[in-house]
Amino acid sequence: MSGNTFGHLFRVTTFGESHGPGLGVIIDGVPAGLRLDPEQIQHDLDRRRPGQSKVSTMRKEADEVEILSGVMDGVTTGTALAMLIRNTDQRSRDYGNLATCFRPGHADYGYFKKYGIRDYRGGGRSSGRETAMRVAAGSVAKQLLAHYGVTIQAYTLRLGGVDAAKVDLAAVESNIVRSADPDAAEAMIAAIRAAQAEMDSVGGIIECRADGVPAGLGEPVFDKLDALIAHAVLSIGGIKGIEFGSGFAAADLRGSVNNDPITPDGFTSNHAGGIIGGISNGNTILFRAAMKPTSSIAKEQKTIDEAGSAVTISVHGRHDPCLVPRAVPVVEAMTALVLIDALLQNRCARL
Ligand SMILES: Cc1cc2nc3c(=O)[nH]c(=O)nc-3n(C[C@H](O)[C@H](O)[C@H](O)COP(=O)(O)O)c2cc1C
Ligand SMILES: C=C(O[C@@H]1CC(C(=O)O)=C[C@@H](OP(=O)(O)O)[C@H]1O)C(=O)O
Repeated sequence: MSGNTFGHLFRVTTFGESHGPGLGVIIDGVPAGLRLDPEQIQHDLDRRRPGQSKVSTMRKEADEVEILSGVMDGVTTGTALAMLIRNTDQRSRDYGNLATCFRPGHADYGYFKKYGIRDYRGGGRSSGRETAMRVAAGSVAKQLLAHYGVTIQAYTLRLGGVDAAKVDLAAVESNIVRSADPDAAEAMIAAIRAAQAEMDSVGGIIECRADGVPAGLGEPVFDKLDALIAHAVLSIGGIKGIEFGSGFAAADLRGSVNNDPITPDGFTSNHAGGIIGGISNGNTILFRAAMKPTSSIAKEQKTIDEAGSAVTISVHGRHDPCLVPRAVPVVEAMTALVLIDALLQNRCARL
């Protein structure tokens, strides 16, 4: 299997399966001299970990991070930074009835066709658990970005058909669905409960903003900044779409409306979402990502087994009835990985 590495100068390689002994990450390219706060890494992992609320999977993992290398006396040394989390609450018996048939909507069928073998216990590497080490690496990236004045925050904009009517950044972490609008949180939770009662699941939309990003990040041809963010965010299991600034709505706007006027005091609007021509323009980078409803549902579904025979399955076990709240820190992490890589690359863009 290839594709376990992401980034160029800030290069992240992850490994590990959901029901194996643990998960790890090695980051190449962390500049020496950063005072790294391990509590910040743990805080981000806690925001993503399973079992964190009454609307998340009931699997209980502490996701305690061990930093194995790359740090001395709390400061990065410039050597490979390695981190590890051990799995403690695998329950592989949940997957006994799925060993030879494919869960609709999950990665089983594609894995089997590609490799001829698959880790049916929790989906192995296709599990959402794989995203834990992205968050650990993203947290290191965020600490570096803070050094350059860049901050990133994601939040739930829509869940189960319920919209956040406002964006209150300070309130996001105070409600369990990470709604940008705390007043909409109860209706979102009710939408999750209603789907669960019917052995079903719901999806939603995550919005992410990066503030303080200097103008000039991103390469103008294949490595456009928006293309790299799209790559990063679409690589998160369950994310199905992404749009920047006015996004798909731009298709119905006139140029005179969609263009962001430039004045001596800066841009007067942000339809571009902070990126034009693949290069950041100094405006807030703003994008939205669509998350599908969780594929693992107890409702009966039609599928086939490895021999090709028709089977009806019901997926039991401990699943998130909605992936959105726990994916919020993952979206932040993937955005941080792209921005720090672009920022480091930009330091050699001209004399
Ligand atoms: C944080 C997180 C948790 C997830 N938890 C589950 C889960 O409990 N059950 C499930 O079926 N999929 C879960 N997923 C989604 C699967 O990883 C994803 O559906 C699978 O890879 C196939 O979807 P894809 O085609 O979008 O990659 C989770 C994803 C994330 C990011
Ligand atoms: C464990 C995590 O999420 C898991 C993602 C997942 C899936 O099918 O993607 C299935 C469930 O795990 P399992 O059934 O293997 O116990 C989730 O709990 C995690 O995010 O840390």
